[in-house]
Amino acid sequence: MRNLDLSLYLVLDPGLCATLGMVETARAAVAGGATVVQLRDKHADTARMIETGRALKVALSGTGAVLIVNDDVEAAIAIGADGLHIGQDDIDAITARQLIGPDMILGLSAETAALAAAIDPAAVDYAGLGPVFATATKPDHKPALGFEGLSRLVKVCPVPVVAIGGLKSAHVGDVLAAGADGLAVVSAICGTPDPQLAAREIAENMIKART
Ligand SMILES: Cc1ncc(COP(=O)(O)OP(=O)(O)O)c(N)n1
Ligand SMILES: Cc1nc(C(=O)O)sc1CCOP(=O)(O)O
Ligand SMILES: [Mg+2]
Repeated sequence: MRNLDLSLYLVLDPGLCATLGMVETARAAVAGGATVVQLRDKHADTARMIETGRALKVALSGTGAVLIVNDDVEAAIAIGADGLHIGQDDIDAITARQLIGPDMILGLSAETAALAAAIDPAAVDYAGLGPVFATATKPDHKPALGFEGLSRLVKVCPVPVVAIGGLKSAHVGDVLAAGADGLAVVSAICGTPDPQLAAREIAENMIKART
């Protein structure tokens, strides 16, 4: 697996990206400093995921940003995406790893310390831990962890971590202080009039917080 920079992980949402569209939103966010882009469209079938994913792959080509596909293994493989993200209610991590092969990135969500500790680093490359805060973007989210809860999960998690759920630019310092490697956001970028500017503000806060 290539070096994975989880610093600023954009999760796309077709509704929140309606003005620019997912591809242009991703392009702008990467220009502003997003290091990972996840295609997440909970209502798309595999054919639509593949169509959007292929357009995203072209848009991100040469930028250094990594393309991850949420949930849909078949689409991730057909797109030739860099990786797949699954949750606890999706296909299990060992089966996912067998299907995607050794080279694709595999991310797994965990919402409790027990689930974070149980992650198998032989199959999984990074964890999405959350939600840090309640969020309207994922109405079926689990109870919010807060930064203390996030820190507890990070401590037992055997793989690099991206924190998710209700995170904004102002939270970068707290996310890093909790031990996460980066933050994943939807509405903090997709739901703004200028995704490039929104991404740049988060990326600059990340640089400041690390120095
Ligand atoms: C980076 C990241 N972390 C967590 C999730 C949530 O995955 P999951 O629990 O499978 O929920 P859905 O996103 O599929 O609704 C994620 N997508 N990305
Ligand atoms: C996709 C997703 N997964 C979550 C989890 O807790 O696993 S929270 C979430 C949505 C995050 O959206 P926003 O940045 O707009 O709050
Ligand atoms: Mg899922």
